[in-house]
Amino acid sequence: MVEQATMIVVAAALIDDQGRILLQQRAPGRSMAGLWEFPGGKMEAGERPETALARELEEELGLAVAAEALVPITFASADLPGGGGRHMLLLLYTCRTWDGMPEALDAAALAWVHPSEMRLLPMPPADIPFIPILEAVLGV
Ligand SMILES: Nc1nc2c([nH]c(=O)n2[C@H]2C[C@H](O)[C@@H](COP(=O)(O)OP(=O)(O)OP(=O)(O)O)O2)c(=O)[nH]1
Repeated sequence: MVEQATMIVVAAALIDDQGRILLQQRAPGRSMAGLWEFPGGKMEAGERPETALARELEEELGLAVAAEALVPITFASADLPGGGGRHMLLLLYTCRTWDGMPEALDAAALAWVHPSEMRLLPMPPADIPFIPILEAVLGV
C-alpha cells in the first residue's frame, strides 16, 4: 500500500489595528461550505510555506503580503477534511501588514472578528484550538 504524503496547509490570521482578525466563509459547493476559516490553502510542490501563503492571500483577498510579514504562531495536526483519511499539518501565521483592501475573491463573505467572537461562528474543527492561542498573542 502506498502511503499518501501529509498535506501541508498554510493559513493567516490577518490582524488589524483594532485587534480584530479576518475570517472568510467557505463558499457553497466546496468541502466544509459555510464554515469560517483563516485565509490560506494547500502548499504546492516546491513552494516554501511563506511563499504559498502570500500567493493564497493574493488569490483569495487581492492583498500583497511580504513573506517577512508572516509570523509563525502555531500549527494543527489533523485529518484533512474530506481528504479520505489523509493527514494535514495546518500552519498558522499572523500578519499585521499588507498592501490593499481585502476582497472576498474566493470566499462567500469576509468578517473582521475579535477572537472571542470566533466562538460564535462555525469553524473547521482543526481551527478551534487556535482561538485561545490568538487570544494570548493579542493579550485579550
Ligand atoms: N484555508 C484554510 N483551510 C483550512 C482551515 N482549516 C482547515 O481545516 N482547512 C482545510 C480545508 C481544506 O481541506 C484545506 C485547505 O485547502 P483549500 O482551502 O485550498 O481547499 P481547496 O481549495 O483544495 O478546496 P477543497 O478541496 O477543500 O474544497 O485545509 C483554515 O483555517 N484555512
